[in-house]
Amino acid sequence: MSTETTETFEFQVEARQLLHLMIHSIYSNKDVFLRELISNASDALDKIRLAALRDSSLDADISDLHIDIEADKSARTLTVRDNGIGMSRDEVVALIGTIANSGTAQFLKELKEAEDASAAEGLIGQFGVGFYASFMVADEVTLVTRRAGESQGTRWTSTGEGTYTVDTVDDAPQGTAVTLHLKPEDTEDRLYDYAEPWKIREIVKRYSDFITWPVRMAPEPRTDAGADGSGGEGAEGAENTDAAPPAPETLNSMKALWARSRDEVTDEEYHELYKHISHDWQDPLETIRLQAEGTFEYQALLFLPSHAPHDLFNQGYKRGVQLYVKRVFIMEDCDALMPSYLRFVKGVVDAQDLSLNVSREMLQQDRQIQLMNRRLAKKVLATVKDLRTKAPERYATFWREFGAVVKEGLIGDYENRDALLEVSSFATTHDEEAPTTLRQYVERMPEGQEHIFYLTGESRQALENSPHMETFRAKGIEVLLLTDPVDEVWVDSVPAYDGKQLRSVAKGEVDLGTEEEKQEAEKERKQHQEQFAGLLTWMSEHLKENVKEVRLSSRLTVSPACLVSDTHDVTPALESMYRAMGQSLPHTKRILELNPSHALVGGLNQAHGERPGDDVLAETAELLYDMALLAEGGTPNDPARFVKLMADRIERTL
Ligand SMILES: Nc1ncnc2c1ncn2[C@@H]1O[C@H](COP(=O)(O)OP(=O)(O)OP(=O)(O)O)[C@@H](O)[C@H]1O
Repeated sequence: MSTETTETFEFQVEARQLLHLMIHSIYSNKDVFLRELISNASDALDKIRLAALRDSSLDADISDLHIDIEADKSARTLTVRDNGIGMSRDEVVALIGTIANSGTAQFLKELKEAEDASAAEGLIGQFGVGFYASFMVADEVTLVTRRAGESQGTRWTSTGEGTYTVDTVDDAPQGTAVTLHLKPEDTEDRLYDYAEPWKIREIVKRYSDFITWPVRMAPEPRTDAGADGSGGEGAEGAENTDAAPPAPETLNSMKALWARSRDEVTDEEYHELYKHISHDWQDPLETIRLQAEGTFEYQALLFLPSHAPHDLFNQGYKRGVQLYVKRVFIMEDCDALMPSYLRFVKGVVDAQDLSLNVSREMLQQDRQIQLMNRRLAKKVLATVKDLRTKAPERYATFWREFGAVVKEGLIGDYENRDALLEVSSFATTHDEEAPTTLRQYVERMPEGQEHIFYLTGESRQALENSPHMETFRAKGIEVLLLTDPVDEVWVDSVPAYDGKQLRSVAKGEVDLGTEEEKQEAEKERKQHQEQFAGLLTWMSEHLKENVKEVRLSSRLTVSPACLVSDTHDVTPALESMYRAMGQSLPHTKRILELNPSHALVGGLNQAHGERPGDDVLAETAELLYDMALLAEGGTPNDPARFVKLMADRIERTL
């Protein structure tokens, strides 16, 4: 029965590309293949313990969960065996033959574009390649697995080149065994002899010491091979008698890092735990520890990654840290423990007083969990604040990678608003390169400036050239340039910082300068108002489909016209964001502002005084409106008509 069921499959395209990379090994540190296998085995053990706990009818043996490493020097094989959850035949095909991670396709594209080896290595370091890392050190890999509760097992074999075979096996033990047929040693290429016990010990100690399951090494086979190593009872260090087989050696200390005191653990150990739980191949930016004592006791070990994952803004992004209860792994991505705006934080939370049977739904309701969530969020924000003062470069990396997510917190988390504002930074007209904090902005504010000014939009360049900026530029007043989509939203929910209101330069009236200057400007405005009254009334009427008012501007120095919103109105960008999300908002009309010092506006005013009923002037009024739209990156309502009118005007200049 077993052999007829052999099937040959082709690897999915991305999987094939990734394997090709592994075989031609562009990643120089090949030792990590073992970390990946142990990491998968450890996850499989976590899963079976939990499954057995939740379902007492599951036919699974959880009495002696462990990971065994068996090296055979003469056969040049290395086997990593676990007695965990295992995989069904379908799971083997789905999980091992394809790559589910959506970031991987993107990664492969970038990798192709990366010319030199160091750029490629930098990239590959950002992506976990998991099980496939085995092909860096093996020319053939065989995986035998049986899912707990099922009777038949599955064997998967491949050389990593194009295809793999799958067949059914009758006598597989519960769990998974991965056997690598090792490539010849090539130390120059950092390909070591992975059948050497000392090398295995070294790798396990370095990368997998904290794994909470015993990682054991079977004693080296004597001349009479055939030791299978699965019968041990976990009692290690027993004396050997002639009859008893030598006990396996446990290679890792199994100590939960979060339960150990800070000075007992090296940074490297923390980083390896981070890599295990995050599947990231790069070190984290920062490690955060928290021990809560008292009525609700827990320990947390959190990490800020050094780069944002590709899918951070996707709907289905899995957020949250791992939850343990008294050292027992309970769940991955426990979203109840982290606010959504800190969804990139990875780590472990180990609580003493929760039931092992807690469900996600129960956690969402639990008051203690809510308190924990708030405490963890505060701790993360305090850490970022510290980074900003003590390690500005790392803070800059953090903000570049995660700032757009953290700012989401400004929308809903009132309790942490001040802390969030303290850790945020923004692009500014003050400095092309370095972003500013609000504190620094306020410190630079000249006498007489009362507000913090900002402008939202798509890119720095578009904002810098926007007509709304003209008078601010002319007067040398600093403006924050906000280009993340979330900026459109939070600015409306944060009224002020340090007693200074946040004001969009594209909204409301602008009144800048000292008292004297303001009085002067007011005088001038009154004069202009009289001069232009007829034009403004007429244009307001003529353009009433499009704008709610036409008025004179105090923010323009160069452009003839611009569009502004009322202080509390929804901006066009926000309006289109809501539309994209399927919410219909009534269209908010804006205000057309004219620059009374511009020749075009002056000319139109004069012409209107002389020939009020002239259709050509009506067209010019429309053109002014369309130009204001174009200047802020918008599109005229009727582009063809706009071009026709423009062409007509240009023609007359020839
Ligand atoms: N020893 C194992 N026992 C049970 N399932 C396993 C085992 N090894 C791998 N798997 C399954 O195969 C999947 C793919 O493993 P692989 O190592 O390629 O990726 P991963 O661990 O999910 O992520 P990463 O690529 O970031 O390491 C795992 O998610 C798991 O479901």
